[in-house]
Amino acid sequence: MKNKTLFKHRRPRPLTFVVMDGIGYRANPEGNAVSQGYTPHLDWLLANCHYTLLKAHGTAVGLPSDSDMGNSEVGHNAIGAGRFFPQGARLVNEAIASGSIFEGKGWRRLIDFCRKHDGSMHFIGLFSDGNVHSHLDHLKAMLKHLALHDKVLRARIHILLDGRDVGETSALDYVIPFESFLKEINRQAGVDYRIASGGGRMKVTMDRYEADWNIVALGWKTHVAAEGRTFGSAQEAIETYRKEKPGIIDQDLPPFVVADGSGPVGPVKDGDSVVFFNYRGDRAIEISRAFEEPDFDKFPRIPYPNAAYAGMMEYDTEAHIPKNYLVEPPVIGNTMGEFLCKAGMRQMAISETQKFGHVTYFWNGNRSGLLDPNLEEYVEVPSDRVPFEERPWMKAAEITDRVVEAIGSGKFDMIRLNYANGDMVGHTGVFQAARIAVETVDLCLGRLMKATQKAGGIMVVTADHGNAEEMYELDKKTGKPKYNEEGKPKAKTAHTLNPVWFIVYDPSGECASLRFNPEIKEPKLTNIAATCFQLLDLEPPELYDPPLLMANG
Ligand SMILES: O=C(O)[C@@H](CO)OP(=O)(O)O
Ligand SMILES: [Mn+2]
Ligand SMILES: [Mn+2]
Repeated sequence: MKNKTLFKHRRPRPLTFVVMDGIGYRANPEGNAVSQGYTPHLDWLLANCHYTLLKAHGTAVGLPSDSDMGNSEVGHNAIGAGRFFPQGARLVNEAIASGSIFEGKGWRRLIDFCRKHDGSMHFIGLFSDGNVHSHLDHLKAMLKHLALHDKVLRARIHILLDGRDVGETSALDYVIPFESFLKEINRQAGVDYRIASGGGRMKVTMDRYEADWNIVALGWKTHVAAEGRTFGSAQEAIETYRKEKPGIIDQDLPPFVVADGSGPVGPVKDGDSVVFFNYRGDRAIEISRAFEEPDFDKFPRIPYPNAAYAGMMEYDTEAHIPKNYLVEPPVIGNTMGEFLCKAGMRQMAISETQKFGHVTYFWNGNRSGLLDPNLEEYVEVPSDRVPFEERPWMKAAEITDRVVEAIGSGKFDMIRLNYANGDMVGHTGVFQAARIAVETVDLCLGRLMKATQKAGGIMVVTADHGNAEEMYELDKKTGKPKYNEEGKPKAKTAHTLNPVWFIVYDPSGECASLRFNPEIKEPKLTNIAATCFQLLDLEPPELYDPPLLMANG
């Protein structure tokens, strides 16, 4: 495993690997919280170190097309596994196109169960075409099949409003056409399919990494018990909430229950079947556990109907969550973590709750838990439970405290960390807060640089995808911001298509004799893993995409 080409002698450790989540590169300063931030450390790194730009979206990371923005799942999977895998979005598309999803035992079991008990079929999931966690087309394809082929008479849909991967107030752009779609299906197939409940994705059901189980408990109350504020339709709920709280964005809309003259239209009852139609796992695991675990104790499930449940995919391939699912997940093996453990490398992974699973679960190919407890330490700093625009510094300083200590301890060969700020605050759409988020990360980079210098190690600074560098919706033709009715730039809460930096900081100066391999014409996130092996003085695994660096001359 010795890499003879890069360094003349063994480098002091550690390699500190920084993911600035959601901090991409974009030249245009307009609505750019990165270029408009005061970032002396980042500026210094860019002026004095080797760096390149990496592609972090679309087909380069295994998404269906180049119009798909990057996201944390594919980003960390790609970084951690050194090559790309067709991701959930693509695998579900293919399973629907070939029809295999409807022949699989996951789907058949749900149909048989609700048919046998004369129950309804429920669909819960993120209701948009954002293609990060889910896609509306998948839901529609399943409903069509259910009505026309399986001839299940009743379906109830529980919609989690997005506004995070799509326009911040775009919910009705999806709800209104979807109601027409349902009407048409009901007419055509003589079925009774309706929207039954919903709410903003940050308020109900889609919590992750156990940051706040109350969110899932509220989802249970809303979708399963059908308890909460009732409205005649989803549209009425959305319009009412917007009127009551001007400026509210979709991801934060409160829960709602749809009711008619005889009460709520769609509680989950004994004999019903339920699909959670998100394919991405982080925000799907908790609700799956609530449906499936017999001795679940995170909140009281009242009621706990005897329902058949399936997730769109197996979300955790190690813990096997959920037990029943519709589409086989990508099998992401031979990850960097596995190889580094085999090479005896001592590793630390750290982030705050909101991104903890990104540097552990996603990094390790959607497997939770340590790979080797003798070599690894995973540290989670508990996140604040507040709207992040109110505390854009989040837990960056606390993470940095731990990493500075770890760098100086001599206990680790590689330390990987994720700063959540650029992304989590970027998603709020609040420009000023996003700028503070970026400045916070920069301040922390300065501390890591000092610690790295003292230890004689190397630091890599990169990101999984962009977000904070593009905080306004842009007109596709002119590239100028779009404006809302008040004449203010329209906030953009989603990730971006922009590239990310890959910076190598080596205070010893030895890396100055290296250069980026010019033969790699389009460097991307998947080239990172092999490059880390180079920087650790190890031979990169052959199956990985090639490393970025080479010796000069
Ligand atoms: O918050 C999330 O779930 C996604 C956006 O849908 O962001 P990220 O991929 O950065 O985790
Ligand atoms: Mn991310
Ligand atoms: Mn994000």
